[in-house]
Amino acid sequence: MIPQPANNLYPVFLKLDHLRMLVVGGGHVGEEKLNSLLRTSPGASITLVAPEISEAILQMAEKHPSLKLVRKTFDRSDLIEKDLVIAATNDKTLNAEVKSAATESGVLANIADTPELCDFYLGSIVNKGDLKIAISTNGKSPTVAKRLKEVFNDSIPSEMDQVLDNMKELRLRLNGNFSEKVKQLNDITRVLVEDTQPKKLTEEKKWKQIASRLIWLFGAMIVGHILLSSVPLPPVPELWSMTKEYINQQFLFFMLAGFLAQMVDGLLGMGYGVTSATCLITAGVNPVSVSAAIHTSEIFSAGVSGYSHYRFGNVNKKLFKHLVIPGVLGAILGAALLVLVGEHAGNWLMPVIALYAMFLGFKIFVRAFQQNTPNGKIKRVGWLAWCGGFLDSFGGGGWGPIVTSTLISKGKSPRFTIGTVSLTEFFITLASAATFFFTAGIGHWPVVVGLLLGGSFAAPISARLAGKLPAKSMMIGVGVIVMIWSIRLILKSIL
Ligand SMILES: C[C@@]1(CC(=O)O)c2cc3[nH]c(cc4nc(cc5[nH]c(cc(n2)[C@H]1CCC(=O)O)[C@@](C)(CC(=O)O)[C@@H]5CCC(=O)O)C(CC(=O)O)=C4CCC(=O)O)c(CCC(=O)O)c3CC(=O)O
Ligand SMILES: NC(=O)C1=CN([C@@H]2O[C@H](COP(=O)(O)OP(=O)(O)OC[C@H]3O[C@@H](n4cnc5c(N)ncnc54)[C@H](O)[C@@H]3O)[C@@H](O)[C@H]2O)C=CC1
Repeated sequence: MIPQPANNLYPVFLKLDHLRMLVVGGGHVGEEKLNSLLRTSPGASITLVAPEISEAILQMAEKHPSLKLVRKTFDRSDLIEKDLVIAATNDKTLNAEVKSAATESGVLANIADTPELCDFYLGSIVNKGDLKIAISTNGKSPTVAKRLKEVFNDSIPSEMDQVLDNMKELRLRLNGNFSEKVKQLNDITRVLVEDTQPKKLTEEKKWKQIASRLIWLFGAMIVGHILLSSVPLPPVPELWSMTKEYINQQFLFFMLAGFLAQMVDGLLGMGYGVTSATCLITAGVNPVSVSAAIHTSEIFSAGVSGYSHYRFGNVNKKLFKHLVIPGVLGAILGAALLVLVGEHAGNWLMPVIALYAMFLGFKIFVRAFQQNTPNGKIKRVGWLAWCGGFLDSFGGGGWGPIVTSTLISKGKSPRFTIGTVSLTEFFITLASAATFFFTAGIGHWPVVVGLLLGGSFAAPISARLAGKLPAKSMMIGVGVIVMIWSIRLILKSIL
């Protein structure tokens, strides 16, 4: 014996504009069914017969020319040239007659008051762009079907439509035979079904490892550049004494700053800039070098993390386009202004930057308690990106705490927001570093090397610890420390 499933209904998706439909009964239920049909398939060709037709249905017919209303009682001839019928009258016997007439004419029937007589049920419909999900409870509780629809509507991100568009493009572009295509499509979409937390961590670990290797490589490149640019090569002992000059207490402090910043960023997903900026300013580095060094040292890690988010489909292209141009413009302007102001630096620049660091510390602190309140669209994303980019360049950090936090707190899906903001951060960092390079040169290279070295020691450690420490208490801790530290800096520089 073949075991019977609890629910043996078989769902299909009908193209109603290819079919001819009859609705018998023009009261409340007739109206509900018409509503569902026409909302989903506005062009469906439907004939309704009933002696009394409600006002709402009359209005519907004005908007939908494909809906034909006939004021009369039902008879069998109404089924001629029909494919589907819904009986929704308040007369149970008549509804049963509609069913037997339909069966004789080979027309599929839905009898609203008698589920046992139905050839098909209508379902509750979830719709996000091209995505459609139909829900049935096997007739047990249409109300639960309706509630589940609301749950799905809330939990499916609106970016899903973008994902479908991207997949359609990709599907058309893939080469190879059918099974190869299927394999590639399955690989690309694996991220949608993966139990995100644990697997993402291992992926992240892998990318952190690559990131730290690239950071080493970049450090080596800078050292190489400095060595080569002092051609003819100085003899080795001289070179050593020159290098030794830099490996002093201050250099060790730069490394410590890089180490701490990378630990914070690896564990919280933000805060590299503000942590290293606070440390470096404490060490007496001037604000221009602080921001220039932070952005130069960040290029590679930002690139790797942005690319990995892109690869895993965490990027919302539309949001990316809205963020990147204003963000880059803001970053260039912020960097240029800092260099300009820095040259004529009054003593006031330091407390201003420290005040800004305090604000960022506060943002991280608040983030620990923030509930995400989904409230739909966010306007002025461009301005947010511009301010984020500007402040990030001017103050040494803040893109993550400002842009990611704002978008997520306004109810954007965390996965797509973090992915998209990460990818944009690479372009912001690059724009900022390039502006510093062309305006202020690379006099700050010892700071860059220190940060990179310190950061590369921290990267594997923070990757191992990520997810194991309580994120909330860490955000509170980092926020409070940054705030106390900045207040100390402000007091020190004005007293
Ligand atoms: C078998 C089925 C046949 C069919 O109609 O296709 C059927 C049958 C019956 N419905 C009844 C009552 C209600 N139906 C709704 C709502 C919906 N009913 C829908 C489908 C179905 N209803 C099919 C099974 C679907 C499944 O498998 O789950 C939905 C999903 C689709 C749609 O109709 O478009 C739509 C939700 C759309 C949405 O909003 O998403 C509400 C709630 C409300 O309106 O808020 C109530 C009142 C509360 C309650 O009773 O639960 C009664 C009792 C009448 C009486 O007591 O007199 C019967 C007859 C019986 O069960 O005997
Ligand atoms: N499946 C579902 O989702 C639901 C089904 N129901 C069932 O649906 C039935 C109808 O309920 P309502 O629409 O609220 O009733 P209603 O009284 O609002 O409307 C009845 C309609 O049937 C028409 N009618 C009566 N005799 C007719 C005939 N011989 N030929 C053509 N049309 C005729 C009337 O003119 C009227 O337009 C109820 O019996 C109820 O049990 C109720 C709620 C939900």
